[in-house]
Parts: sequence; structure tokens; C-alpha cells
Amino acid sequence: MELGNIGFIGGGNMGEALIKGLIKSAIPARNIRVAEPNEARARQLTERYGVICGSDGVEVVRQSDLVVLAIKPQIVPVALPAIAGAFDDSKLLVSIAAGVTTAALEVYFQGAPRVVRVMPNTPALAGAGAAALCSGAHAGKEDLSIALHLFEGVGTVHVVSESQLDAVTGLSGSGPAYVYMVIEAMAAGGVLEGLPMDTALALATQTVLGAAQLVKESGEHPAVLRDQVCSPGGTTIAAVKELEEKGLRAALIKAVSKAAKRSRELGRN
Ligand SMILES: NC(=O)C1=CN([C@@H]2O[C@H](COP(=O)(O)OP(=O)(O)OC[C@H]3O[C@@H](n4cnc5c(N)ncnc54)[C@H](O)[C@@H]3O)[C@@H](O)[C@H]2O)C=CC1
Ligand SMILES: O=C(O)[C@@H]1CCC=N1
Repeated sequence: MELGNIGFIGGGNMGEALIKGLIKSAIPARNIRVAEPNEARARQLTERYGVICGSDGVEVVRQSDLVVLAIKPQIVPVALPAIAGAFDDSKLLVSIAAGVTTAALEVYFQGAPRVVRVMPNTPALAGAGAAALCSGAHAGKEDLSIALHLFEGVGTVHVVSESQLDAVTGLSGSGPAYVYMVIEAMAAGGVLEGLPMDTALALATQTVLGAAQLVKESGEHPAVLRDQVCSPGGTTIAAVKELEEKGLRAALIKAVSKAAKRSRELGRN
């Protein structure tokens, strides 16, 4: 599928993750334009990826077939009116702004804007993203296919209903931060027990990666795989007991819920 010219409004952390992922997936840098008001950041993106960067959002929209809105949700009410006039029916808007609904985006446009809302995550930078998306009132099947194709280039994608996107934000959008905390803490435990930090970090990282890979490849429920590690009277069950007492699972369940709640709040702004 030909994606044409892709424009980014905002070249921050998530914008860069997608740009890098897209270039890795063989989208030519000359097809990617970025509107980024921070000049140093814009230069950095051009140096790193060869993409065309400027500060003029209207110009980026004019030159693009697909526009990724990658600015903070709080900036949307200021930034979107300034570029909305440059859209016409030939252009697709793909928003990744947490919490901002397709209906809230559509009000900035005349007519029937084609809007798809996506919640990606930063592992897209490594081609291992997890994203979910839904279409707005005027986006057709073809628009959904284009957005699916775009994000399949940088990881896995699920189609969900818009009401589920806040849950997705709490789980996989924010989730990498939880996993980094787990890796960091496991490595710290290794250091406490005498390992050098680089060895401890490498072991913790590969353990998380390998465990995730096994969940995916085996198709087993994680609880079954956990039980396979727990030898009777062994080391793991002693650790699992500690994690249960300290509320690891409850804390993660609550964390996902808190982030989803914050996503809903951002949508009300
Ligand atoms: N960072 C993450 O893990 C994820 C972020 N998101 C969403 O992606 C969006 C961007 O987040 P980040 O990249 O983390 O933020 P960021 O703050 O790193 O990047 C935003 C960029 O937008 C630029 N910007 C500000 N005003 C602008 C304007 N008028 N026109 C063009 N660019 C402008 C800023 O200079 C900045 O470089 C947010 O809406 C966030 O909810 C979604 C999924 C994951
Ligand atoms: O923290 C945030 O608001 C963004 C959305 C999902 C991940 N980062």
C-alpha cells in the first residue's frame, strides 16, 4: 500500500519513535515532513533521519496526504485551529494525542474530516510498538486500512472502539514506563546481591524480553508460565510470596486504571 507523503505535527518523543520506525520499515525520508517549532529539535531530526523539518504546520499539511498529530493534548486547542484550514477531503488526520476524542478533533474542521485516533507506544522506535486505533465519524474503511498499514510498520495494531482507547492508553500507551521501572528495580536487586550494574541490567532486560516472547510464542496464560518457574520449596515461590504480600499485581492493576482515568480527564479539557 502506498502511503504517500506523511506529515508530522510535532517531532517530540513519540513523533521521533514513529519517524524512526517508519524509516526502518522502508518509508523514504523524503516522504516525511515534520513541523517542529523547537529549532534545535528540528535540526536534530533532520540530522538523525534526513527528514524535512520546518516550523510551518500549514506547509506540512499542504504537502502531506496523511498528517500525524503528535503534539501534547493540552496544545491541541491552540495548534489545530492554526492548521485545520489547510486540510481538504484528500487528507487523512491521524491523531495520537492521549485522551482527545475524534469528535473533539472534528469540530475544528469544515465538512466531513477524515480522522483516525491511535494510541501507539514508544517501543515503535525499535519496531516493537503496540498500538490500537479507531476511526472517527467520517473516516472510511480505506482510512482505517491506511492507518493500520502505517502502524503495522512499527509493531502490532488492534482495532478497538473509541470508548476502549483510554484503557489502551493506561495499558500499552503508558505501559512501557511501568516495564522500565520493573527492569530498573530487578537490576537494582541484582546489584544488591553483588552483580555489576551492566551485567544486572543486561540480565534483567533479557529476562523481561524473553518472558514476553514466551507468552507470545507459547500462547499459554502467564499464570501457567509463572508456575513452571516455581519449583516446590524453591527460590521463585519465596520471591512470588514477597511480591504478593507487597501488592505488585494490585499496584499494576491500579496503575493502568489511574492512567486511563487521566486519559479521560485530558479528553475533557
Ligand atoms: N510519549 C509517549 O510514550 C506517547 C505519547 N503519546 C501522545 O503523543 C503526543 C506527543 O507526545 P510526546 O511526543 O511524548 O510529547 P513531546 O513533548 O516529546 O513532543 C511534542 C512536540 O510537539 C512540539 N510542538 C509544540 N507545539 C507545536 C505546534 N504548534 N506545532 C508543531 N509541533 C509543536 C514540541 O516542540 C515537541 O517537540 C501526546 O499527545 C501524547 O499524548 C501517545 C502515545 C505514547
Ligand atoms: O504520558 C502521557 O500522557 C503519554 C500518553 C501515553 C504515554 N505517554
